[in-house]
Amino acid sequence: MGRRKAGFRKPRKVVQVGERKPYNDIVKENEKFISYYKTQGVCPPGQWDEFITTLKTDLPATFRITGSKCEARKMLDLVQNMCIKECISQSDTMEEQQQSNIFPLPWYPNKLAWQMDLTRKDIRRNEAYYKLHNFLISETEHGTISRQETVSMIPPLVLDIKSHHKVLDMCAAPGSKTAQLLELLHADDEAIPSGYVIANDVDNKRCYMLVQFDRILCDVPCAGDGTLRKNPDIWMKWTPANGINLHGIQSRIVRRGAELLAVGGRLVYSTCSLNPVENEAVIHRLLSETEGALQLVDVAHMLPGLKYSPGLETWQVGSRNLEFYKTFDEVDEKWRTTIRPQMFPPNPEDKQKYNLHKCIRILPHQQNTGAFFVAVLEKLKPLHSKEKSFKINSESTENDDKEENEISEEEIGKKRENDDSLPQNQRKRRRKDGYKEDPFVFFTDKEEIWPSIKNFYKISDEFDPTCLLVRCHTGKKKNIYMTSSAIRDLVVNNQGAIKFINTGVKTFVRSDNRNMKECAFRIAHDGLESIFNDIGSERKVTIGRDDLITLLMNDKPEQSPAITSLSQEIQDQVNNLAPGSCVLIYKEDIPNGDPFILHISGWRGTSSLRSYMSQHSTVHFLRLLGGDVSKYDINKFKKIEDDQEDKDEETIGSDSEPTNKDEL
Ligand SMILES: C[S@@+](CC[C@H](N)C(=O)[O-])C[C@H]1O[C@@H](n2cnc3c(N)ncnc32)[C@H](O)[C@@H]1O
Repeated sequence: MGRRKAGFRKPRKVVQVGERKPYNDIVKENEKFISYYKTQGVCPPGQWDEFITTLKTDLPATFRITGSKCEARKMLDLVQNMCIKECISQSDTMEEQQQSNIFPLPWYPNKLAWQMDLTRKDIRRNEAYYKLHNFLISETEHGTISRQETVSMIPPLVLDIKSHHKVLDMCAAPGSKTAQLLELLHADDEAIPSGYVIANDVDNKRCYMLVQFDRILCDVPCAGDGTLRKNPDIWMKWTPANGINLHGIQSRIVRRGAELLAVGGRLVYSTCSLNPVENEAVIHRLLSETEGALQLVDVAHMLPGLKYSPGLETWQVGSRNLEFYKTFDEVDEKWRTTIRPQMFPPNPEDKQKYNLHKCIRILPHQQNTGAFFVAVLEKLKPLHSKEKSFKINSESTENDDKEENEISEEEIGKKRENDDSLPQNQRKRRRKDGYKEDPFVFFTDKEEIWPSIKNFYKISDEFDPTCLLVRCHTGKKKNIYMTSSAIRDLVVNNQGAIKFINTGVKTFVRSDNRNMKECAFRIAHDGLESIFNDIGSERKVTIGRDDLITLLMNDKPEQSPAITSLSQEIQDQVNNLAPGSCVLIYKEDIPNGDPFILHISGWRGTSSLRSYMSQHSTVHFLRLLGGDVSKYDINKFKKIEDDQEDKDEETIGSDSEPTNKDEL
């Protein structure tokens, strides 16, 4: 529910050991990388030069239009008209014009994903594209576009999500795919879907689940050499040991996912790594250890026009010194704690059993993207006969009702110590307690502030206030969030055992305005869509295009247009409306299509009317309505020049003595 915020804290800062080189100084060479991947045959020999040349170039900019509702369709028109024009017409030379192409990705439904033949740096640093840059920034802030990388859009798409699915994102932070999963769950235009997305990450340890998920995404931690175009410093750090060190954790995460998956459910495993040890080897190990409970699925029909290579069916495992082994028996004794038997490919006679060619390998030169690996699996039967309920990261609090397959953290620790698939140095427990989160306090039937809200907004009797929550037990309630009843039950029943960080969409915000005497809460724009149908017509105002543009152009409280300056139609509706928070409804008929409808949070003052949103949202709606956004379209290059001129004038015009600072 809601936009953009997938509910994560900022990832913890990674402490860099040693100095980070400026990107321009990075030498994009690594002999081990070249030798390793030539040996693995990840790219047909005839395409090798193109593959390496592409890897050394910067990644093109891409974005996805979020959602699928009428607003997304209108955004699409805007992208087609505005971005294409800005990209192409701002380029002076024919050569630039040819370069600055922008096109929808053929395999993404409804033209909602776009790629440009411009890098982010081109857009950021080139004055010709300042409008495009402003557009991308403000629409990202509003949440109508997500600047997600092309290949990263694939895993959520091939999960084939329906609105009733219970979806688990196992390695979710920072959350770009989680946001996409949420959108796919909302794709059916239902205000509140019956399914949900749980976004888990290593920092949310202690997850104890009593549900089996219909869809699971395992976008696991990986060596990330598929992101070389975005992270060129990997050129200097890459070694074959990275993949070997990650195989164990990747296998355990996907295995856990497979256990948590309902029979008939779908799991997608993905990495941004080229290494078969992190990719096909993990899938091969999972398939062989689960003995026919899972199978790889061919999803080519879901990705029409996507160019990719089939999964590898044979590979070698390379030591950190680049000694290559075809089977574990050949492995030198000194590597046997790091190179494990499970990392090797199937025997030639077993190839057909695993169908590893159904995995998807995307190479950078195939369509000018990053490299990526995706495997789609379906669960045919329980992994073992006792499969009932599982913990995501396995910690038991109640020993008494322990299932046989539920193991305590202590046992997990022991298991890790004895897990011979793990290198010796990884066979120990990890503990991350993380942050203390505010509680999730759901309203009860007797919530004291609810009657005033219900009465002010004439909320329907059908609405269940126990789906509303605040994040404190005592003190002034500030923000009220809303969840679906399924999420409420999940949180209430598991709060002692799972560490929840965020849930729900902000729907009401305290507003101690003197005009809000009857009710101390205004509607938050974020949650408006979720509660819209339950708000009574008394607090809704239908508004035409000209009036709405006037409101959006004058959205600061001190500029709020007088009600008398608006159309008679608005005056007739607003004259009888008590001051305070309200909903503005805009409707535009579209020939041969569904009408374009906007719901906007508004405020009726004593004698004025205004829209009540962030500036980015205001600019977004102005753009959608074809209003004038020039006052927001700041040319930062021009601004720097103007600022400099102002400074120069000040210096020239100043007859004062130079300060110490000037002298310095
Ligand atoms: C490739 S990133 C995920 C990117 C994310 N899916 C997205 O699209 O924004 C891998 C994530 O795995 C997390 N991780 C590492 N070990 C984990 C574990 N044992 N369980 C869950 N998550 C883990 C890391 O914290 C990291 O956020």
